[in-house]
Amino acid sequence: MTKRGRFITLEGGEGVGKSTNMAFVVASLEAQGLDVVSTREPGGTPRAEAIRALLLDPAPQEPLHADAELLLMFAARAQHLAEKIVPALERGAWVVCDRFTDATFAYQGGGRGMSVERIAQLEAFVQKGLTPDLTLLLDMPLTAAQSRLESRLNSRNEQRDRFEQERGEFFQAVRDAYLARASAEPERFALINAHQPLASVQADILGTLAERIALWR
Ligand SMILES: Nc1ncnc2c1ncn2[C@@H]1O[C@H](COP(=O)(O)OP(=O)(O)O)[C@@H](O)[C@H]1O
Ligand SMILES: Cc1cn([C@H]2C[C@H](O)[C@@H](COP(=O)(O)OP(=O)(O)O)O2)c(=O)[nH]c1=O
Repeated sequence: MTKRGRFITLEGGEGVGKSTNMAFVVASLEAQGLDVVSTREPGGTPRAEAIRALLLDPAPQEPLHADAELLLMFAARAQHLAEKIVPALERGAWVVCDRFTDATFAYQGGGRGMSVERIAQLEAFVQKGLTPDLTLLLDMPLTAAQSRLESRLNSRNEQRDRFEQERGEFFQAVRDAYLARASAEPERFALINAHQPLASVQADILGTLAERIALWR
């Protein structure tokens, strides 16, 4: 592929403010006159969203095998890349994606304890070298993020999905895996302290975007 646009991902555990800040990142790039495609994983196209529904459904009558979970994440990603992300980047659009493969390393690798080598093999097979240009990792302590998540679930009267039903140790492992990836790849990741008032989080995000985009010019 000839990649002409830029690929930005947002990552972080549950309740850190990813959805809130996705909208902010998209709006700030659009305000600079850029053609922006906003999307999410798992999902982003009709077929990939159908796979998302399978992944998030708590369906207690049949557990989802960890291998099936991992393969479904990459199946959704293959579809999303082929139908949406790659065409957008080729046309010169900027793609902003709510979660991508770092989430697989964090949740399936860290949370579920699956082999990181196996995940890396699938990453190479599905992505063929395509990786984000910038990953904003929203990070905050677990207890504070959990209470944000609870207030969101209560205010919208939502049920917990299959991942949101996991225990504290799972989310601690997810957070640790994200932080380890961020320190291993500081040139791609920007670590954002999400445990601040929203205006401060967004000021940090704006500063990071300005800094990184200047390096790409
Ligand atoms: N910096 C912040 N300070 C306080 N509350 C926040 C902040 N960012 C987001 N929230 C609130 O926390 C809840 C979870 O945020 P959300 O963006 O839905 O998180 P996520 O998508 O990461 O689960 C929402 O009710 C949101 O309004
Ligand atoms: C992309 C991706 C998401 N997930 C999980 C994380 C989330 O719990 C869930 C759905 O993502 P998302 O809708 O971003 O969750 P939330 O907004 O509630 O934080 O899928 C993985 O386990 N692996 C992956 O590769």
